[in-house]
Amino acid sequence: MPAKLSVNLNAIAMLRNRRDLPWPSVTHLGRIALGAGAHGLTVHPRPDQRHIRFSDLPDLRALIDDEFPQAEFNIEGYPTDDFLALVEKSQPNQVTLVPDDPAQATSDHGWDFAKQAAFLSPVVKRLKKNGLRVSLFADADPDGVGAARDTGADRIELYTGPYGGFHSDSEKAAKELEKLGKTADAARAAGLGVNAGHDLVVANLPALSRRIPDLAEVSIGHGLTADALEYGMAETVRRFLHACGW
Ligand SMILES: CC(=O)[C@@H](O)[C@H](O)COP(=O)(O)O
Ligand SMILES: NCC(=O)COP(=O)(O)O
Repeated sequence: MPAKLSVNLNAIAMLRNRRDLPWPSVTHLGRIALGAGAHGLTVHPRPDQRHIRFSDLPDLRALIDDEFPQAEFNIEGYPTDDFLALVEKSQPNQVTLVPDDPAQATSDHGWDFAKQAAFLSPVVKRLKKNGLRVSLFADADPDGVGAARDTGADRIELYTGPYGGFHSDSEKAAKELEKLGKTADAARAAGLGVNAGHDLVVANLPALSRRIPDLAEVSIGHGLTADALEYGMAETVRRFLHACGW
């Protein structure tokens, strides 16, 4: 089975937050994504709420419950007490723990599992006790997988930023892909499921899926939102021209 697609709504939220207006609506764009066949929605609420606001979560929860009960809700973030309380209230299907500093512009590395296992293990236990699947953001490093498994997590999410970053250098991208593939091989052998995300786009997904055929889920925001703008621009301009009277 191909990887499930979870649409990350952070970029939509960032655009919405430029104005004190309700558009673009994070919930409605989530509805369009799920209506088009996406398997789930991802949000990454950060402590300063510069993208997703905490108040978006009940609306997204209701969207899934009322209109798309089969869809997967994935919440990503650093496990502060506030984040854990938010997650427990929102009851997503999956929580992806990410080692982000609040000042970070975007996620740019996975956990150091050997060093951070003692911190992660009780958090994973708490979330799993609440019935949530737990995934841990991971660099392309097969040596970290054993310690990731020992935390009790269900999956890792491969950080694909370096792979996506080499979009114009196919040799470097191929090397990154092999590192991701070896990490996925180690995860599979350890009994962990494998997700992937960050800077994935239409052009780099097929090779990733070929190298990791059992990839469970990809979460995609930035590149997917960029394409939505590009492929939606012409129709939108036609609508505005019509509204102008042309
Ligand atoms: C963990 C991860 O790679 C994504 O959640 C990424 O951080 C997207 O978040 P932003 O869109 O807020 O950068
Ligand atoms: N977990 C990765 C994610 O949700 C989206 O990352 P990006 O596509 O916005 O880089």
